[in-house]
Amino acid sequence: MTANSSEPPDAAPIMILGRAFWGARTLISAVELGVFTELAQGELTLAQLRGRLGLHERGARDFLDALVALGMLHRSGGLYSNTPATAYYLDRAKPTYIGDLMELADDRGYRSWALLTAALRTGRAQSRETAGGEDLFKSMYTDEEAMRRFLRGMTGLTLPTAKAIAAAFPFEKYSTFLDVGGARGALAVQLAEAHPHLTGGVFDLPQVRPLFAEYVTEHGLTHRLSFYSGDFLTGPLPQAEILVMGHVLHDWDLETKRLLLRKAYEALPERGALIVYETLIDDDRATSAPGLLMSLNMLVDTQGGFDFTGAECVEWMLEAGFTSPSVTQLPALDGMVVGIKGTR
Ligand SMILES: C[S@@+](CC[C@H](N)C(=O)[O-])C[C@H]1O[C@@H](n2cnc3c(N)ncnc32)[C@H](O)[C@@H]1O
Repeated sequence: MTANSSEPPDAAPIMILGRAFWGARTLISAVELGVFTELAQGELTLAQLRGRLGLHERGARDFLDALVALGMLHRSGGLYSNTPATAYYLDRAKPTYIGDLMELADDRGYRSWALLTAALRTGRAQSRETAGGEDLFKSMYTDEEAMRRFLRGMTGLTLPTAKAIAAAFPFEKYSTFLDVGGARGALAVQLAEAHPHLTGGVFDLPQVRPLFAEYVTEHGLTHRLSFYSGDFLTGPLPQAEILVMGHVLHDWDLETKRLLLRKAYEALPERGALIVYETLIDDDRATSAPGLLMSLNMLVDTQGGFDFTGAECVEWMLEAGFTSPSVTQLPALDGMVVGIKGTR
């Protein structure tokens, strides 16, 4: 065919996206098998890696070279090694490990997303915990192992953002914070480590307390971080100069989002700050695939949850009484919206 207007459009983007789960599954298997953790000890040949990971000869070379082509490994002179990012985030031995997020995608995501079409037709959640109309968290937390896997995954989801928030917000102006729906304490630990003058903690459902205690003890921060149990749907929020809500508002319908923002406003002292962080959708709703797909994830997983733009969050915060909320895109996938009570 000649190069003119009758030339068919490129099919490659469609063909690649339509089977993008191949790449996702390759990465998840690499995490599961410990590829990156093995390579954190040093570069290895194909035969050495095969031996250490217990891989059959047939798929091993394609698997490892696919990881090279996908940008997850380097190969030079027949030796495989981690990239700087996989060495930092996917070595299980490092405190910066986020592989639990990939394992959560495997455990819960694949199954629920297989039912996306049904969710789109019915508007109803499809995950095993929520398909009958249950609250995701209360339903999932009846199974201790499922709860652990989920909360470990949340640490993976939040760690890069937590480091970015610790650097981006003027914490020196405040002395106390509380992470509402703060799970095991991934953000709380990062804030406490980066800002030794801060004390704070996590407010979450009572079932989360032992996992928070384990995580905070591992980081040697029990003297500065506390756990407050409660249900933010039914009770007030504890007080602190800074309240944080990360990946919390997106779990709920608009009415509950507004309720949580009002509760945050009520709990803050004058000049207190609310930090909301989420995988924000761009205001034009046209370019932020991670934010829009996160919103579809809320469709398949929760009863009324959806993600939103920075401008929408600003509008809801203004309604709740906050002063001139501001939106900041952070280096990882999330953005943060900060509102102040009164003027500062
Ligand atoms: C999607 S996770 C986000 C966790 C964490 N903020 C992060 O960004 O990784 C939502 C959190 O809200 C908590 N949560 C859900 N329902 C709650 C409720 N009714 N009261 C208090 N916390 C709740 C969950 O236990 C979970 O830790």
